[in-house]
Amino acid sequence: MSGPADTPEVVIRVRGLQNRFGRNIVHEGLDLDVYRGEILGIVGGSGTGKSVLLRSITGLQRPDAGRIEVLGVDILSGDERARATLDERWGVMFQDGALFSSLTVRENVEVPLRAIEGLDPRIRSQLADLKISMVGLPYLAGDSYPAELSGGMRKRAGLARALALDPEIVFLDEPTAGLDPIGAAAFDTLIRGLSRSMGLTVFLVTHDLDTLHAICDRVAVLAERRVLVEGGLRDMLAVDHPWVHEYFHGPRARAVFDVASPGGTGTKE
Ligand SMILES: Nc1ncnc2c1ncn2[C@@H]1O[C@H](COP(=O)(O)OP(=O)(O)OP(=O)(O)O)[C@@H](O)[C@H]1O
Repeated sequence: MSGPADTPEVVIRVRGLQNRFGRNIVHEGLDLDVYRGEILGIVGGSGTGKSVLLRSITGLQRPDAGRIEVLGVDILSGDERARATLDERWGVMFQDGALFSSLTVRENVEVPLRAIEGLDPRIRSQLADLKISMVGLPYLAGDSYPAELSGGMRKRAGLARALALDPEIVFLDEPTAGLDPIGAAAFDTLIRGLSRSMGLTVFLVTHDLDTLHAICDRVAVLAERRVLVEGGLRDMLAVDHPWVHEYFHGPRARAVFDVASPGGTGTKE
């Protein structure tokens, strides 16, 4: 349920997160809110813990301390039944698609659907085909094995699998990495279209400035072991921190955000 008008619903709430590997403290006192229906871009230098944050929220990495609530479920409470209900409410797409190489694309997309008890195998297969067409793959791609697809098609197949159960939240780890600019732009358009049409919340780890500009509603910057700053792109331009300034004002950023030109808005439309 949404809160009162103008109060966006928080679907992911992270408080006081701590993650360490031996002496390497990755997160310390990290707080983050993600709102329903938004596309949130997670950025930060290499090794700042973007993937560890994604893994912590999705239960793949047990943090050392902190509290994580997803869709109202306290995922660190130890209540496995409550946590398992989330498997149908979120989908995760890893960088390389993480598809099973011995299964066809259709069979890969069917994997999460197997959790639905009593589902007729023919319906399951049709549902998988629906997701495959939803992500813009040709119908026949369902019969292909991952190795027979291009990198961009594999990513789409990974997204189809993440969307198999009509999740409320989808986690994407660098979805456009390794794609050519045209393929990356098409993937951005796909994610934005799906988010808007399905009301999907998107948690998106990226280094891609084009993606941030084209589709993200908000950005959270990881630095100094926490979310240093979060907000719209315009807010990022005003942040006085060396990494944030370099990232959002560097030559690549200027090319994307047009901040150098007098008419530049620095924000997406
Ligand atoms: N399983 C692990 N064991 C030990 N150290 C780990 C483990 N997973 C991550 N780390 C460390 O945690 C830190 C953060 O890693 P993470 O992969 O989250 O960074 P990232 O921000 O996603 O980086 P990149 O942008 O390069 O992908 C790194 O120093 C990494 O070496």
